[in-house]
Order: sequence, then structure tokens, then C-alpha cells
Amino acid sequence: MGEGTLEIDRVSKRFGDVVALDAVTFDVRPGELFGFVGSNGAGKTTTMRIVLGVLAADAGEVRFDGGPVTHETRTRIGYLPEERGLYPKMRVLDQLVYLARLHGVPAIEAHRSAELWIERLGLTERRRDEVQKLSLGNQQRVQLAAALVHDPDVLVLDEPFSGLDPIAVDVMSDVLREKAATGVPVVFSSHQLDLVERLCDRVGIIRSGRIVACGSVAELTSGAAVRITVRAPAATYGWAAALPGVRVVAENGDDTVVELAPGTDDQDVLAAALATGPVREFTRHHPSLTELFRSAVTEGADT
Ligand SMILES: Nc1ncnc2c1ncn2[C@@H]1O[C@H](COP(=O)(O)OP(=O)(O)OP(=O)(O)O)[C@@H](O)[C@H]1O
Repeated sequence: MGEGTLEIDRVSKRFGDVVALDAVTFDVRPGELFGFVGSNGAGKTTTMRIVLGVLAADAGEVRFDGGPVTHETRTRIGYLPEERGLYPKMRVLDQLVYLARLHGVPAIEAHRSAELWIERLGLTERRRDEVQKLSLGNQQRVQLAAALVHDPDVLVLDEPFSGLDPIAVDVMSDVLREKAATGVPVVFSSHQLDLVERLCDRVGIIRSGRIVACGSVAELTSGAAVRITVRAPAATYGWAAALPGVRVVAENGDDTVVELAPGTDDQDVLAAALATGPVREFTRHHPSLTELFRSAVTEGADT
């Protein structure tokens, strides 16, 4: 596959009896923001560690730019690890310069880049502070700066948004967008699905070590069954439960959300709703990423 693409190709990994990853396959294209989502323990961190070479895969391959990821290509990856990896007693500026130098950036350029990211991420007043004295959110900003300071060709970020305030979320989002716009493939994991839906070009959903859905949010949601929100204030609880081809997704107050099996006529649902009294709303829509995620991670969860 193409230049500048990060490919995860049938990667499998076991920890004893636990199958953490089972032939995980997806790619992140140049300039793309890719959201990697899944429940706790689904395999996101394990996948990212394998991309970085922190862990070895039992089978499968990770490629970048058409070739296997080697020690050399790994230095071109910017990584924000879940366990975070800063030196607590080192000052912010020194730390960033040090990390850039470790990635082979010449001293003057390392300083310039560290100062640039410090300013961009709103850390100017903290640049001489020890990392351990920063708030968690500010440590997270330093961690992002650490992933960016060597001007990487790929970004792999494990839950970069966790613990950030809304302003920092905006800054982080802008930085990731900008980085992608320069042609860098960016993959990040997150449990904040509204953010993933807003930000990402494509999304991969992992469940129990397997990719169960992958595509743009529009592709994933348009392929899903149509839903209808019905507002029928006089209806009694459970009014839609027995309608053929209808699955009740949610029932809150006056609103009922139903999902229609293929071939089910929405006018039958409308007629049933009108039979209960007035209908104040009847809206067809595709599920949100959050709704889709719930279905993807719960359906056949025992398989
Ligand atoms: N070092 C390890 N030793 C044993 N089992 C492990 C190890 N690392 C991960 N696992 C197991 O592998 C599976 C995948 O874990 P992983 O950390 O990749 O999930 P995750 O999707 O990142 O979860 P979270 O959203 O909670 O961070 C889990 O069952 C986990 O318990």
C-alpha cells in the first residue's frame, strides 16, 4: 500500500490464555485522523505498543511507508503512551529538548522546536517547572509536546484527551488537525466518542481484540439500521415493543427511539403511535457513533 501509510496487518497477540489481539487489521493514511475506539481491555493500548515496538506481535506485521517498521522508522513516530513517560524531576523545557535530541534532532533545532511547542500548548509559564509539579492536564500537554518535538512523520496517541479541560481539548484537537493537514497519519484512542465523531476522518472499533467496524463515521452510521425518534406524550410505556420489525432502542419520558428491520414500513410505526394519541415528533435518523459503538460492542459479545 501507499506511501506514508501506517498499516497494521493481521496483528495478533496473546498474554497467556488471554487473546489480546486477533488478526487486527487497519490502516491510517497520510493526512488522516483515525479514531481507535473500544471498551476497556479491548486491545487499543496493546495495538499501539506493538506499533511502537514496545511489545512484539505473535503474528502479523506493522508497516510504514510500504516497509516493515524498523528501529529507524520508529524514531519517526511520535508516541503518547497511556502510562505516560515523562521524567518527573526534569524541567519542562529541558525534558523536551532532551527527548528531541534522543530522536536525533540537532541541539539548536531541538531548542527551537521545544520552545515552539511550549508556546503552542500554552506552557510558556511552566517551561522552567519540574514536570511533577504540574497539574495532570498540564503534564498531558507536555506529553503531547514530547510526542511532537521531533517533528514525527506518524502520530500514535493513547488517550490524548483524557483528563483535559475543554480549552485544552480544543488546543489538542487543533494540533492534531494541523498535524494531519501536513500529511501525517494520526491515530488516537479515546473513550470520548462525540469528540471522535467530530474530529476523525475514519474510525476503527475494536472488541475483544478484533476490529468489528472500520470506516468513516458516515459510512458506519449510514450502513446501520434506520432509527426513528417518536414523541407521543399519551403513549404508555412499552407501546412500540410488540410492533413487527421494530426494536425499541430507548424509551425516555415522551420519547421512544426505535430501530427498524429492513423492509419495515415506518408508516406502520407512525400509525401505531397515532393510535396512542397525538404525535409531536417523528424523525428518521442514523445512529450516532456512540449508539453505533454500543451496538458494535454488545452484539454477539460472547463470541
Ligand atoms: N502485560 C500484560 N499482561 C497480561 N495481560 C495483558 C497485558 N497487557 C494487556 N493485557 C490484556 O490484554 C487485553 C487488552 O488490553 P489493552 O490494555 O490493550 O486494552 P485497551 O483497549 O487499551 O483498554 P483501556 O481502554 O482500558 O485502556 C486485556 O484483556 C488486558 O488485560
